[in-house]
Amino acid sequence: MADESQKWVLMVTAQTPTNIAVIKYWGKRDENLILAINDSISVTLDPAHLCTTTTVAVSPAFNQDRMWLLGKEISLSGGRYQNCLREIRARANDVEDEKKGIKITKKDWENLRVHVASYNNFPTAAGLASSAAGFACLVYSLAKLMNVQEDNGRLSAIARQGSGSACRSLYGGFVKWVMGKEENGSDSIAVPLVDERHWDELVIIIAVVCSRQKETSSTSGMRETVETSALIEHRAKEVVPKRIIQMEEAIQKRDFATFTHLTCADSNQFHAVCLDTVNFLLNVSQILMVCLIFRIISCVEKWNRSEGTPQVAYTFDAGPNAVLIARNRTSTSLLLQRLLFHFPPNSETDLNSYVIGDKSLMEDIGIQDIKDIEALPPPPEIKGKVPAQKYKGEISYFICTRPGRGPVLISGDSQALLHPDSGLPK
Ligand SMILES: Nc1ncnc2c1ncn2[C@@H]1O[C@H](COP(=O)(O)OP(=O)(O)OP(=O)(O)O)[C@@H](O)[C@H]1O
Ligand SMILES: C[C@@](O)(CCOP(=O)(O)OP(=O)(O)O)CC(=O)O
Repeated sequence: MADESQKWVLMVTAQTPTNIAVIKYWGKRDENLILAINDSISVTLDPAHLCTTTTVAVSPAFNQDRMWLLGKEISLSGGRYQNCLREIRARANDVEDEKKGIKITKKDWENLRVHVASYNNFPTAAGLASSAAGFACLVYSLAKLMNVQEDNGRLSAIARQGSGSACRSLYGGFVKWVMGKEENGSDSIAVPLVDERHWDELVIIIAVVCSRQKETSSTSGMRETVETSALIEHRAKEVVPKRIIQMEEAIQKRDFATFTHLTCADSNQFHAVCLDTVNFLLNVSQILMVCLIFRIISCVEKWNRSEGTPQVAYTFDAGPNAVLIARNRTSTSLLLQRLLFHFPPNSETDLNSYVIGDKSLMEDIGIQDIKDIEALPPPPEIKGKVPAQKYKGEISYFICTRPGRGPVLISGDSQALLHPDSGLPK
């Protein structure tokens, strides 16, 4: 290793997307290794709109592993962080940076400590899979820093030990998490199905209902489901295996009707097993959220039915945020008009922050200010049954996005979150 008195800092920055499951993971067969009771399939979201950026640094000057999340120091002592750090360190290799005169041998890594800084460009712990992008980015960036020579599939098995859904964020496009059979989890990995260019007509709109932190974590929610629900076994053993085969075929063939049917059915069944969970008590604010979920579902289902062929699929995770996947740009325009008609912003809301992400969709429908939203006609499928009341201000904002690519390295130090001289947050 280079002379410790030099106090050099070596850094890597990476960006990793989040993902949303269309066939859900819900339930573990091993809590520590994070092994699922069924396979799952997700779509990776465009990191331009939802991603984690993580910088990892190593220096002989660091005396402990430290991490800052969104600028605030957090503890790395939790089992999930420790498992990821241990597994990556065990695979570290020699690293040489000739320009900086740094040479780290495989053995040195045992004694070197790391600093980690991470930032999510979307709300954390609010049901938008921050743990997925976060742990995938942690593992990916550490693997690059430590010159780990394993492919993303092997890295996914490490990210999985941080958060199950994180393993699917190691690839772009549509991704399957194979639950695996081995007790040590070695075959429980993510497998890319198709990349993000395969079905590039799809457009995704996320209705963010509440960006506050959730009340029940997915981790404890699914534990209670496995312990108390009689339905979950039927779902994992009978329903999901068939759906996985059908979903893979629908994705390969870009068969939107089958894709929609499976995605909506699986989201609904996920809600059904939650309702079948003892202790799944709803407080008043959660009941209001459930009502909102049903309003969104009803708006989508009425439209799909009136068109004869599905135009949009819906899916929800462990919170009220709706993820709506539209078949193409034309149906996205029609969807956005419907969403804005039913869920207009409060009059004081700035339209620029009400629809974020790919704003060109707003240009497509000619909406420039709130008056244009107020002037939207009722969608034809509700003619004669126009609701007396619109749900003004019930959605915080919409994110317009699309299927996206997997993790990437960011070159240069300008986007790094740690200072190149001190290795402390910028
Ligand atoms: N950028 C990040 N780097 C490392 N860990 C992160 C990062 N962002 C979030 N996490 C971890 O994930 C936890 C949040 O996970 P949680 O499952 O509660 O929420 P979520 O992933 O946003 O929602 P859901 O899983 O329901 O979609 C945080 O408390 C933190 O431990
Ligand atoms: C509903 C889900 O989003 C559940 C995600 O659960 P997590 O991956 O957050 O849970 P842990 O493995 O305990 O960290 C469905 C899914 O993403 O497949």
